[in-house]
Amino acid sequence: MEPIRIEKDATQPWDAVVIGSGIGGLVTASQLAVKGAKVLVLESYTIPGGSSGSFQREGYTFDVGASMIFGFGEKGYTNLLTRALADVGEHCDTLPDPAQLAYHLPGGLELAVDRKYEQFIADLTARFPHEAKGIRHFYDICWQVFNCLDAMPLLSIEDPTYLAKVFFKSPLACLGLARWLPVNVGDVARRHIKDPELLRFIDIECFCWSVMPADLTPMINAGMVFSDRHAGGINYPRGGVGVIAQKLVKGMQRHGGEIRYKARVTRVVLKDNRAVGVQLANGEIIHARRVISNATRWDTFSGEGSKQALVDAEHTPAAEQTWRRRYVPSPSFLSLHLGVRNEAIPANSHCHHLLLESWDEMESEQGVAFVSMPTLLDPSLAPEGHHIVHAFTPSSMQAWQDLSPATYNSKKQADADRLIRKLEKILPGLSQAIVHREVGTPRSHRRFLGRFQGSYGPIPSSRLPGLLTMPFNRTGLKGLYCVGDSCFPGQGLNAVAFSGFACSHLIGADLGINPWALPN
Ligand SMILES: NC(=O)c1ccc[n+]([C@@H]2O[C@H](COP(=O)([O-])OP(=O)(O)OC[C@H]3O[C@@H](n4cnc5c(N)ncnc54)[C@H](O)[C@@H]3O)[C@@H](O)[C@H]2O)c1
Ligand SMILES: CC(C)=CCC/C(C)=C/C=C/C(C)=C/C=C/C(C)=C/C=C/C=C(C)/C=C/C=C(C)/C=C/C=C(\C)CCC=C(C)C
Repeated sequence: MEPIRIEKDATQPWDAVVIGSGIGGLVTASQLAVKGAKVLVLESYTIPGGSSGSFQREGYTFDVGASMIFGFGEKGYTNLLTRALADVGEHCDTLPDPAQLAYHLPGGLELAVDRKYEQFIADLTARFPHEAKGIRHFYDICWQVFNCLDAMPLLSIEDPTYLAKVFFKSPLACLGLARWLPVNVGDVARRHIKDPELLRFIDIECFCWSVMPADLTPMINAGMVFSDRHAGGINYPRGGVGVIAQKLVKGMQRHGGEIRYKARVTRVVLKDNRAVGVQLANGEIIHARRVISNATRWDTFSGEGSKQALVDAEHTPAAEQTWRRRYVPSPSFLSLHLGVRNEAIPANSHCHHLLLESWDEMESEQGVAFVSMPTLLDPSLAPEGHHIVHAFTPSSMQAWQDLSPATYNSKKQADADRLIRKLEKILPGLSQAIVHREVGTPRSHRRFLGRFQGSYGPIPSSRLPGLLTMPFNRTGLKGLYCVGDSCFPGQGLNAVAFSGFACSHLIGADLGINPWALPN
């Protein structure tokens, strides 16, 4: 894409300032830079990527959070990470994961989701032969949704010009998506599947990425996840997940964009009810024509529980209170970053595992345990003879608040020990093989990621119509946009990458710098 240069106003040197360098913020910034906008990213931490960053310790490269990566395919339009990198002249070398995830579920339900769709269907059908038709119907419907998404350039559906063009280009795909927008997975699953255990399996299939059961999980997102794992597949970036953010930063800088670390924004500067810049913790004021917040909506706007929001209560749009009634923060995580001797990892292990001991514990505090061992794909992430075990389990801020330092520390170690004992079900001898151990709590996630209550992301407070009520990027304040997982379509790297494409397209339309033609 040829950059289109915009005229600069000397009093407003930046066309856009982006608060936060999560994948949502970086995709917005890099896409705007490619369009020719002068962009500045302000990141409060010392590295880019937010929950998709990586950090180094004693020869290990640990992923902060994200570990199972969608959107790295080579074909179609849903490979948004591949596309975001390519647009700024970058590429991530990726390692294909032969299975998305190995489930270890109650009642001896053991299943690894094979990269090959037909193999996955055969494996699930072998366990539930009486549901052969239902299984096929349900997952085939997910493909229909995915095929609609994959058939058209994914940009901002807030821009009527884009909607008209994309409808003209792919009318059936648009109508297909419009049909699935208000639908949740549970309704579709129950239409085709009757076996209660299989319906619980569909619940955990949703929970492992949406942290919600099927009834509360939007069908569009399920179409994306349940099909992309077989279409583009799950692919791990060589060198760690943080490489994605590092390369987006590099590509953005090559297109004239800039990033500043240790630059915490404390306030969006307003003039006549319009965002005109930001103020940093050191008091510095930076002016920009457009301000984009990659902080969560709870951290961006004032409301109950938001102590230091970027926009004060007086200027917070009423729509944000409606959003807070509809969506609540999901729990945060207790996370373990372990360096272990090789002998603890059985030969031919899968990279990602999920353990659940009782169905009743699916939504409980520290109920589901997730494990990721990226050194099985990329051994260079650990010293020779060692592996990484990155484990996490949902845990809410309430369980960690108001504790004395001593109680907090002993709870942290006791809960970590309990999680390690749970993992020994699939990794016997794990506790004896640990040589490096770091424990993160919801308080650590709040502190290092700047996320409200350390939350993984927003979840519906009640049953909502699919994605219909999820806000887009424009906010009720002129000049201020949101991007990231508290925007349509929600959590997930590929989802926040979409949010970044949409946000940069919308701002591009507002600034008049978008190319006329849709991308190929
Ligand atoms: N695939 C996986 O395994 C997995 C696991 C965990 C998280 N994730 C995904 O990662 C996604 C999060 O992406 P995101 O784009 O929403 O952002 P993010 O929360 O990852 O990053 C936001 C960034 O903004 C910075 N920030 C916040 N407030 C700031 C301020 N006031 N001033 C300066 N900087 C500030 C933070 O330091 C952080 O770097 C989630 O959707 C989640 O699903 C995926
Ligand atoms: C015109 C007319 C008529 C109409 C219109 C309509 C339309 C056009 C519409 C549109 C729509 C759209 C575009 C949409 C989009 C969507 C999307 C992109 C989506 C996406 C999604 C994604 C996702 C959800 C993802 C996710 C993921 C995740 C979250 C992951 C996670 C994971 C984890 C946590 C891991 C764990 C585990 C272990 C380790 C084991």
